[in-house]
Amino acid sequence: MPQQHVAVLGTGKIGEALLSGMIRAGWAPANLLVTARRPERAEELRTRHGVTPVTNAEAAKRADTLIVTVKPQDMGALLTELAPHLPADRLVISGAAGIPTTFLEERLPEGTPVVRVMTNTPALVDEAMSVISAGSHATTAHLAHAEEIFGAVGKTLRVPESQQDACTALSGSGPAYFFYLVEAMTDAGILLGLPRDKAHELIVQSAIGAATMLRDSGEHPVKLRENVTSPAGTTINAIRELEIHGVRAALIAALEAARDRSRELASGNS
Ligand SMILES: NC(=O)C1=CN([C@@H]2O[C@H](COP(=O)(O)OP(=O)(O)OC[C@H]3O[C@@H](n4cnc5c(N)ncnc54)[C@H](OP(=O)(O)O)[C@@H]3O)[C@@H](O)[C@H]2O)C=CC1
Ligand SMILES: O=C(O)[C@@H]1CCC=N1
Repeated sequence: MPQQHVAVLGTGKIGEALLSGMIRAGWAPANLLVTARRPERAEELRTRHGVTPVTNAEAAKRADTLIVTVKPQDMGALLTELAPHLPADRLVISGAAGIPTTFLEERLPEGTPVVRVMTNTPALVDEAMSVISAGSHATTAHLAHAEEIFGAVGKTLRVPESQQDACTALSGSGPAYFFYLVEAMTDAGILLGLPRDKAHELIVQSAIGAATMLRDSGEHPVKLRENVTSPAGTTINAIRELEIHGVRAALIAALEAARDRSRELASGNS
């Protein structure tokens, strides 16, 4: 296991999910630095994970790799704070939605290698989907290092940076759509007279079963759905309602809106 110093800057939900996954995967907490805006948050991270809280400037000086997980709107201010302290050979990985690698490259020392990653919250259970793109000074070795880090919390995929906003809409935000669906289907269970806890259990196990089949069966989703849909049966009645209510079109429009918002974040719109 590499024993380089890695710093997570702006350790909130995603930063902590990544940090905890790296520790589960064998990274020594002694080699992990974190930064937080609030001192009580920094102490919480030290107590919970045994990592070392430092200032952003210290992280820039001490870490070989810096992973920046602040909100897109906080990125500019953080980079301004980092830049005077950062040696140009340090790898900077951005986990922020919408922010292009050029945004970081323009604000960091000339030649700084930057990698952009869009992960998702299933990092908490080592089932993340992280998509990875190189900035103009990042080499394949830098990409491989980012894959090693994010591989600790799930699957990784290299994509051209031009696809990052679309990936953010699909997998970055993706878990939220499934949670929303489960919430709505549980409400349907209530309408049909089931207790909430039973409805929840039925839907969650069905989701796990369906997700496992999608991943492991090698079958196309259409075939899997057809196998559930008996002639003159129950499922086709539900599918007809989904089509009447435009659920497919709603999903396409929803993901397009998420992609557009990711693009807007690049221009600093709050
Ligand atoms: N949540 C998600 O599902 C996903 C989020 N992302 C991306 O990850 C990033 C973080 O999101 P998320 O974890 O949800 O957000 P959080 O708000 O939970 O985490 C961001 C953290 O950064 C801290 N922070 C802000 N500015 C500074 C600074 N200058 N120095 C040190 N710490 C700072 C914030 O402090 P404070 O607590 O004081 O505000 C906060 O704790 C975003 O860019 C988002 O686009 C990517 C994929 C999925
Ligand atoms: O909603 C957001 O902006 C972040 C990025 C992807 C998931 N959550």
